[in-house]
Amino acid sequence: MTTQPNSYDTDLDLDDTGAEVDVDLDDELDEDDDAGRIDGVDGFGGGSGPGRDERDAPGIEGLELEERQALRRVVGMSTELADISEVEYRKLLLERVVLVGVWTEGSMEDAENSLAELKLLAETAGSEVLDGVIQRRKKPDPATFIGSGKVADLRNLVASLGADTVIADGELAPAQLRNLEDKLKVKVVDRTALILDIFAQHAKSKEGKAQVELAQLQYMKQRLRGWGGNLSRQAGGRVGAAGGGIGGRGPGETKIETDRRRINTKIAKLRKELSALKGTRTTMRQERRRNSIPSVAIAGYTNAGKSSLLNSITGAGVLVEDALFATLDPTTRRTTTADGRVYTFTDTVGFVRHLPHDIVEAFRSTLEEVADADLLLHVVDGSHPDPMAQIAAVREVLAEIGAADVREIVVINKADAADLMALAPLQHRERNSILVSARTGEGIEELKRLVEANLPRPDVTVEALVPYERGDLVSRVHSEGTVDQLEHTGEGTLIHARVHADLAGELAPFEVTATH
Ligand SMILES: Nc1nc2c(ncn2[C@@H]2O[C@H](COP(=O)(O)OP(=O)(O)OP(=O)(O)O)[C@@H](O)[C@H]2O)c(=O)[nH]1
Repeated sequence: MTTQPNSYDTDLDLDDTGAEVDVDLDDELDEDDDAGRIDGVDGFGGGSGPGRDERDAPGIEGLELEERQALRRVVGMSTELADISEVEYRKLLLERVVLVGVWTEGSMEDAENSLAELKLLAETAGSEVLDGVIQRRKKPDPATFIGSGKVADLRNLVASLGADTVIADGELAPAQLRNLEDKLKVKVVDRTALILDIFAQHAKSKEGKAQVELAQLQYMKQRLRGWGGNLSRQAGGRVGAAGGGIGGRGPGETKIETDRRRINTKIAKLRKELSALKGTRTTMRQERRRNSIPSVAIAGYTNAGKSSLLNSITGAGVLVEDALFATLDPTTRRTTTADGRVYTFTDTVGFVRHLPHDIVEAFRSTLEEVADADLLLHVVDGSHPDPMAQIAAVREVLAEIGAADVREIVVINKADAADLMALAPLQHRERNSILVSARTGEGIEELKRLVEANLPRPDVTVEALVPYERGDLVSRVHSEGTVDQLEHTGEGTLIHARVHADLAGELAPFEVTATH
């Protein structure tokens, strides 16, 4: 499947009781390796990473975890000092991860898809995924996410593979994170932290960066106790135990309070910064409204092809990457309808299942572009195994940001790579949908026509005789309204058109007749 080059088919082995399930990614990963791909080294999924030969070069591969960590610290200071090659240095920076998920509901395919997506996310963040484990449970274990027996298995797996990080497919409570780290003896990261990490790598604008930082701080704040405990334990004393006993304030806790205060101050500062930036954005939107320039927002699941679609519709050079969340900062492009009316297209941040609330909150001002749009192009990857689940995930976020009522066209993209038969139910369910391929251009012209037909129409009919020195007004009628008739007379341009109310006001002095 071309749209998910990094995905794999997981074989789930049900054990005798049918209660626990392991997903062994080893075979598939070996195949991937043969293709010569180390994502995150030379571009995500571009196939441009070093091949097997380079990977097999003697060096850091054979090192024990502690040695790798020690070396990483040294190379942190200087590559020359550690006397290793550039390739090895980069490899060293790749985190070697094992994924762990809990399958509580839905079908086995859902669980597989979710872990496959986590693998893509991890690779986007620059990690090397070594293996993945899913456990079938009624609900995640409150203490350790997966059951205690599974934790022991995972510990062995992590040790045998020389992994240095475990990524959990879910949001871990601080205690779960701490307990897992204690037992697994490696860093544990949850899905939310992973997404935040990708966002941090991709944010470019001032606003994007501030939004990510805000989300990260909020995430950290909630987990301060857990991490503080960990840190103080490493420093030799358990919070509230060795320090001051029950109810006592250990040194760790004091530090937590200081950290919390610092984080709160930083959060307040970022909020202020963001609201100033939001002011600029609102002014721009108001300006657009004043000129009644219709806006189309492109939203959709990450990697669905939003940027590619923007490029193929408007011919703009927007970054297209086979990576999740390549677009974090909205890009707006102006374009014109066949009859010359100007309208804008805005590409927005990609959506993903269980998009953490902190992120939605932090990105609210960006996402409001969608809520404020006249039309929404909801892009879906038609070649994905479960496009309906992607649509549902996107709509959940749209509802949260108050964009549920925006007129929507579902754009089923990647028609060139999709199984068209499998898409029939989706097309049937989504009546206002269109099948396109941003890659081949198939359906793009039809999509443009559909967009134009769905744009708000200027609603005031005017007939005006505009003197030649007011050519600016005639140009505006062309770009903001629709011209029905135009005639050059001895006294000026006689124009019969439909325009928005503001422009009608400016044309009023020259009006011949006007009908509302
Ligand atoms: N086969 C096929 N691939 C496509 C098509 N459109 C986009 N892609 C590929 O899908 C990947 C993602 O495309 P983008 O346009 O970056 O997707 P996006 O939705 O903007 O992604 P994010 O910004 O990461 O959320 C790239 O590898 C594109 O080349 C298409 O019509 N057919």
